[in-house]
Amino acid sequence: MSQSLLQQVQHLRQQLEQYSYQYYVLDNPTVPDAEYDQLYRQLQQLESEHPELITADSPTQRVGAVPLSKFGQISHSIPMLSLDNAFDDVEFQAFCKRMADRLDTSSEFSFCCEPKLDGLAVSIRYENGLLVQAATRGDGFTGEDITGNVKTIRAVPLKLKGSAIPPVLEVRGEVFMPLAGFASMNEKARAAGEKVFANPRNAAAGSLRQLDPKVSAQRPLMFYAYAVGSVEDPLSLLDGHSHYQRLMQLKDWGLPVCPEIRLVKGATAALDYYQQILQRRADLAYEIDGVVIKVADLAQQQALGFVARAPRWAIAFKFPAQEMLTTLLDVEFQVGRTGAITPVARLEPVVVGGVTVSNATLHNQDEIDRLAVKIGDRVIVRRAGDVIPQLVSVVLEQRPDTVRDIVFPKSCPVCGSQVERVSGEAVARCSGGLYCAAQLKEAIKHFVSRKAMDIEGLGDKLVEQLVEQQLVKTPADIYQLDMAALVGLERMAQKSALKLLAAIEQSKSTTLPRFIYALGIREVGEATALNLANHFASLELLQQAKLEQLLQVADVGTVVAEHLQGFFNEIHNQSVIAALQNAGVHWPQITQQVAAEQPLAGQTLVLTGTLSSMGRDDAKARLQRLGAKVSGSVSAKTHAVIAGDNAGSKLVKANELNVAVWTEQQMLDLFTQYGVM
Ligand SMILES: NC(=O)c1ccc[n+]([C@@H]2O[C@H](COP(=O)([O-])OP(=O)(O)OC[C@H]3O[C@@H](n4cnc5c(N)ncnc54)[C@H](O)[C@@H]3O)[C@@H](O)[C@H]2O)c1
Ligand SMILES: [Zn+2]
Repeated sequence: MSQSLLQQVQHLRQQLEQYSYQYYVLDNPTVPDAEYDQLYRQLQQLESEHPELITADSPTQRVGAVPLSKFGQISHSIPMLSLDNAFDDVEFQAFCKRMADRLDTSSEFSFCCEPKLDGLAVSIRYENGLLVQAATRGDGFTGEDITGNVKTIRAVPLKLKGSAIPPVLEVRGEVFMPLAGFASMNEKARAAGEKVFANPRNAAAGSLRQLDPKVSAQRPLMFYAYAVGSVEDPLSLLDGHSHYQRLMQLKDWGLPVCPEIRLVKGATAALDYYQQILQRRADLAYEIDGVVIKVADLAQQQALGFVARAPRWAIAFKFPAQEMLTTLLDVEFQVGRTGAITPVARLEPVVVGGVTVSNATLHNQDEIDRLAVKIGDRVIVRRAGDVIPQLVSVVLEQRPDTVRDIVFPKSCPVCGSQVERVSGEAVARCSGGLYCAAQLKEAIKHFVSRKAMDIEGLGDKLVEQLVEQQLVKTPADIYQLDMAALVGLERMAQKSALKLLAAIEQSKSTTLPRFIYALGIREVGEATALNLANHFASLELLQQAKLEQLLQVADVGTVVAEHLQGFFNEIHNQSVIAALQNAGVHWPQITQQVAAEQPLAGQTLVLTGTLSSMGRDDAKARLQRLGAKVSGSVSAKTHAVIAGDNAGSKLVKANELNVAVWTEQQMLDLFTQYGVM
C-alpha cells in the first residue's frame, strides 16, 4: 500500500468529518450536498478496493454526528440508521438484485415508495397515547432530547386518537420546514438584519435544535411519520404484513403521513414513481432530495437486516442535485429594456438539476454585498425547477488568493450614460433613457404611443424594424424619416408611407404634458406629467428645476424627483430634447393656475433687452404664472414693458405710447413677493 493512498483516505475522512460537523452539529453546511456525496463515494470506493484501510470511525461506518452535550441525551433502543443511496437506474437495479440474491427469490418485491424529505430525523415516543419524549437521530445510538421543541410542532399530536393504541410506540419521521414558511421566515430575518438560513433543511434543523423551545415554537416546522421504532403492541396491530400498512395505521392514530406515499409492485413501478415525483418536485410544498424505496414486506425486511449504517431493504434514490460547487469566472453587466443594470455571473460550466449552467443572476449591488462574493471565488450555484440559476453562497475556505472585487460600472456598458441608483431602490439604471440602445425600442414605442406623441401608423413592429435597421437611434430621428427610408421597409407601400409621414408631421404640434410624458422618464405617468407641466409651465424650467422645486409638485416624491433629475442631467437626453425641438416639435403655452395669487391677471407684458438673472423664456413662464399674458410686440394695450440691458426699439415704442417701463429688479421683486422665484 502506497503512502499516498493512505494519505488520500485520511484527507478524505478529515474533509468529510469537517463537513459533517458543520452540517449536523452547526446546522450550517459550507458545501453543497453533492460535493459531500461525491467525496463520500470516493472514500467508499477506496475502502472497498482496500478493505484493510477501513477503520471503525470512518465516516462510511457511522451515522450522523455525536449529539451536542448542551442537550439532554436519549439513547435509542433501536438504532436510527442512515440510508444507502442510488444515483441512477443502474444503481437502483443493482440494489434490487442484491436483495433478490440474498433472499434467493425471483418474484418481484412490493415497494413502499416515499418522498425523501429534506429535514432531520426524529424519534417521538408515545406512552399510553401521550407524547412523552422526542429525540434527534444524533449518531444513531444516542440523540438529543428535544421533547419540548417537538411539542411545539402543531402537526405532531400530543395525544394519539383512535383505539387499540399500543402502551409504548416510538414513531420515527422527518421534521422539515415547508418552502412557504422558509421563504417568509428568511424574508423577516433579512428585513431585521438577522442571519438567513441557506436552505430549508438547515432552517428546520437549526429551528428544532434550540435550547429554548419558545424559539422553535415560532418556526414553521412540519412533521411526517415514516417508520416505527421500538414498540409494545399487545394486539399486534403493527405486526401486519407491510410497512405501508403500518404507516396507514399511524395515520389512523392521528400522526401525519406524507400523502405522496404509494405501495407499488416491482422495480419498474418504483422507477415510474421516481420519475413522477421528480416531475412534480418543484410543485411540492416542501423540499425533497429524492425518493426512498423500501421493501414493504416486514418479514423480508427482517430477513434482509442491516449493514454497518443502513438497512439492506431500503434505498435513497436521489434526484439530480440542485446545488453544485463551481467557480465565478467573471461578472458582466447587462442593460435591460428599462435601463436596469443587472450583474450576471459567468460561471465555470457545471451540471445543476440536470442542466449545464454557465450563468447566474446576481440581481443587484445589494445581493453582491450580501454574498460578499469576489471574482475567482468558489461558489454554490442553485437551480431549482425552472427558476433561473442563483448564487447561494461563497465557500470562503476555498477562496484563492487571486480573487478580485466586483466593481459596479459608473457608466452604462451599452451607451456610456451615467448609471444612477435612486435612494431606496436596489436597482441601478442607465440614465440615458432616450439615447441608450438597450432601451431604445421600448423608449420609441412609448414615445409614439397614443397618450404620448400619438403618431398613428407607427406600430410596435415598425418601431422594431426602424431600430434594427438603425434608421432611428433616438426619438428625434423619427422626424428625419423620409419617403426613401420608409419604402425600403417590409410591408411598407408608398401610400402608407405617405400617411405615416403626415402623421409624424402632425405630431410635431403637441402639448407640454404629452411631451413630458413621451420622454418616458421612470415613474412619470400621464398624471405626473400634467402636474409638472402645470407647475413649471415651461420645459426649460422643468429641466433646470432643483430637487426642492420638484418636490413642490403634486404627486412628486423623492424617488420621482431623483428620476427627473437623473434624466435631465444626462447630457445625451438633453441633446435629444434639443434635437426634437429643432425638428419642430412644439406646444402651446400653458396658462398658469398655479401661483396662489395672480397679481398680473389681465395684464399684457412685453420683455425686451437682455436679462441678467435668467433666460427670457424663464421670465416669461414666471410672469404667466402670475397671470400675465406675455406678448412679443408693444401696442397701446400693453400694460408694461420690462426692459433688460441694451433694450432697443421696444423701449422706444413704449415711451412713445406712454406704456409703463419696469426694470428687471422690479420684476424680480414681484416674483419674490408672490412666491414664483
Ligand atoms: N453539505 C454537507 O456538508 C453535508 C455534510 C454531511 C451530510 N450531508 C448530507 O446528508 C446526507 C447524508 O446524511 P444521512 O446519513 O442523514 O443520510 P440521508 O439523509 O441520505 O438518508 C437518511 C435520512 O433520510 C431521511 N428521510 C427522509 N425521508 C425519509 C423517508 N421517507 N424514509 C426514511 N428516511 C427518510 C431521514 O432523516 C434519514 O435519517 C447526504 O445527503 C449528504 O449530502 C451534507
Ligand atoms: Zn445606457
